[in-house]
Amino acid sequence: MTPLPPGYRTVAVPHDRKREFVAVDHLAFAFEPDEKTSEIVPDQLPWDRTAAVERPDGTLAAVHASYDFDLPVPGGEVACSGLTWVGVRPDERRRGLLSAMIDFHFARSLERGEPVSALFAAEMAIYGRFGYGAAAHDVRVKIPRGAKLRDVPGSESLTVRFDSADPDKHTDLVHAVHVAAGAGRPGWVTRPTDAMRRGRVVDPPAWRDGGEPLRIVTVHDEAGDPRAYALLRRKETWADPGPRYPVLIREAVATDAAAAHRLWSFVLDLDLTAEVSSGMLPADDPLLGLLVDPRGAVPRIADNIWVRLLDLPAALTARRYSAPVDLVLEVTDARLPANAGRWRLTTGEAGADGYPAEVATTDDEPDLRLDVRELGAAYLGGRSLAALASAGLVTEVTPGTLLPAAAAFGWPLAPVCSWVF
Ligand SMILES: CC(=O)SCCNC(=O)CCNC(=O)[C@H](O)C(C)(C)COP(=O)(O)OP(=O)(O)OC[C@H]1O[C@@H](n2cnc3c(N)ncnc32)[C@H](O)[C@@H]1OP(=O)(O)O
Repeated sequence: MTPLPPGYRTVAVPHDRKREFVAVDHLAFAFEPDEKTSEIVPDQLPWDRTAAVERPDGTLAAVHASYDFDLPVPGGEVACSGLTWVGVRPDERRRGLLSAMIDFHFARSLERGEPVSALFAAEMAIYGRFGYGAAAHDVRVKIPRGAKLRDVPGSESLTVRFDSADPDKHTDLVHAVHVAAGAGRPGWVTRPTDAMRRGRVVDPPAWRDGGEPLRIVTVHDEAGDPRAYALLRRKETWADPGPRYPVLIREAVATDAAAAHRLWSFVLDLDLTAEVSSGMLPADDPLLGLLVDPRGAVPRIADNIWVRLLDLPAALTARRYSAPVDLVLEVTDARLPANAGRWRLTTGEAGADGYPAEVATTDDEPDLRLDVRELGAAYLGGRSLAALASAGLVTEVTPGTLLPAAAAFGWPLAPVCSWVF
């Protein structure tokens, strides 16, 4: 456990200390929402899961919170503590406050029966040391207006509506399509509370950055049911050759190929625009398969959700595997020693959702040696153990065991979380 400076202590933060709590994050993240923004954006913090480090004088030096998520994993889901709002006052940095909060967060998550924690990292260098592994990538593409798409049968019969985004009207639609579109995709955390669902659709003027108010494109089938949406804004931009508006997408999802085709055909052909920025997409998003000229789309690939296994056997048995495997993993875990040691992972008979596994401690010789951070990276099936081994991050002790292990841990759908929490 990381000791706090003398006189400092970790405390739970109830709702009536909200002002103090958010003030620390305003100092840490260098922002201050105006009154109107605070009115419009719902309070999404889970006040039974907020905590802080208090100074001897009772003021707060550092804060964090966690969401209660069901994290989709290959073939199932697992209870997950979604770490968020981590902030340390600039004048309290590098004194071990985050390290102490992480110990507290791990202990509380384990007490609540959450075998896994996940987060989005503000900076790449922060969380690896605590055993989090970057478990997914997202792709953001910039696509020129008018980019052609391959045909998809049924797309033509779908209808498109274009409206100003209205939280009262669109929150439920967005949530329903989001849930349906991500079914079966590891990492696809859906927004568990009304406040979080509404928070995805709200549009305080301060967020517009010179663009229009948030709009929503929805795609409907013949019965009128929604099958896709894009939350987006255009930004009025005139140049010598004429209008060059960018289209900036907050989130675009579709439940099926025809709906994806209809959605993107519409978004890629808006008048006055020159380029569409896609927002975060999974690496295997249908858009990337639909583009006739993917070379014309400029991609940016970045780390997406990070995963930390807190209770190794519970986490590894919560997911399914793509192939049968019988494997001894030798795991190091400096922060949670209960995870360290040798674990035999043995798959059973395959079901429709993949191979289930049993995990037990063993004294047998290891096949693979790795840190819990790499196990977190491979956990959602999107980062190959073989690729991690090629970078020297996983060691194959028993020759011939790496590729079967990598095949078993891999998953056909690329993991991603479509929003930052
Ligand atoms: C899930 C989320 O909420 S992500 C948001 C994280 N928050 C932010 O980025 C806001 C701005 N930054 C901060 O509030 C703080 O600087 C934090 C939270 C990043 C770090 O808090 P600190 O209390 O300074 O961390 P702490 O002192 O425990 O540092 C532990 C180790 O991590 C290292 N470290 C901490 N932050 C960083 C960083 N941003 N980059 C590189 N190394 C870092 C420290 O140097 C230290 O290393 P050492 O053990 O080798 O000495």
